[in-house]
Amino acid sequence: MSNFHTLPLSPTAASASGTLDKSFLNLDRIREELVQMEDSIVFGFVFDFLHATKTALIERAAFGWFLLLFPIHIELALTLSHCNNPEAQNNCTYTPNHENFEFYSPTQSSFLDYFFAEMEAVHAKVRRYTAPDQYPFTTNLPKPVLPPLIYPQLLYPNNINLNARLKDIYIEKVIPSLCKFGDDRNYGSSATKDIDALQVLSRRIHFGKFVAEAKFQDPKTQAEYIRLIKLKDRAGINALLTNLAVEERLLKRLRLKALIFGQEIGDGYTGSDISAAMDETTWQHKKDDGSSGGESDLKKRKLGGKIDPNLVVSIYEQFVIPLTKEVEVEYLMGRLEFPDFKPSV
Ligand SMILES: C=C(O[C@@H]1C=C(C(=O)O)C=C[C@H]1O)C(=O)O
Repeated sequence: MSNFHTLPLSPTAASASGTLDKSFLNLDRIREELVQMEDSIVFGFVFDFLHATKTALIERAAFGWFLLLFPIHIELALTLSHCNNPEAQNNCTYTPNHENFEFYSPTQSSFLDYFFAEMEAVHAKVRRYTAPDQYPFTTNLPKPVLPPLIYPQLLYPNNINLNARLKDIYIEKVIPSLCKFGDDRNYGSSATKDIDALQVLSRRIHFGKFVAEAKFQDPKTQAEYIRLIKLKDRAGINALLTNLAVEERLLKRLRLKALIFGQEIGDGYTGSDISAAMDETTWQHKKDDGSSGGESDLKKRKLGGKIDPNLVVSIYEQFVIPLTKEVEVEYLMGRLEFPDFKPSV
């Protein structure tokens, strides 16, 4: 099971490691954190296709030795593999009041919601959701039993939480693109992986609040943000905060990561297999004439990749980046309700 990974925002942690200062709202610093999260997410998707059959939790635990080969933040990624059996979406776990799960209170809509409610209730008691980078999927959670940590106030007080949207997109779009229709009855395992995947994706999209505050603090653009906020011009705000160069670099990097993370590193493998088959400026497959943009059929190129890099890129392009920007826009739309707010550490 993954531990919840939060930023070193508590003063104790920060002062001990000296990591937190005003520069935390520096855009480059925040982008570094976003890159770490993309490793977790990409690696997780790849592992959806590694196992021939769904692994029970105990087998997944045995799989832990593999983590020694990867940085600790990849550990989160391993838990991202939802349906390790590509033949099994286990859709009944998302279906409200499905007959397979009559044992629990009928007030919970689906097995996944039930699992979320049970787990997030305990996490709320240990004050997980007082951290400014952690957002629950369940409402009406219990109060913490631990005394509050005094976090630095980097964001104005807000209740922006897009997890309901994220969950719907994950169920309706992401899972069908990773797993075929089917049921292998490993409901607890697949729901566990869904929850870990959704939590990492949730942290990623809600990081948009830190990005938005950092952009708002930029003296070069603050007046324009204020003008657009007063006009309630969401499209104008979205256009101003959009950085296509960053997005393009990110998507190209993701494609390369999906290529590399998905490789069978067998005997005699040479990294040059990838550069031989790929256009290194776009990481798209070379066509037979050597030009870029060939279909991403890793198997045909004998690279043995476990996932189509285009699939990973499209999940980010269609869902992760737009939801992050939506969080940024909503955060900025409420920013002038706290005109005197200044981020403090
Ligand atoms: C996160 C940022 O804001 C926007 C969203 C991005 C994303 O979700 O990856 C990347 C660039 C921007 O269009 C940023 O500027 O880094």
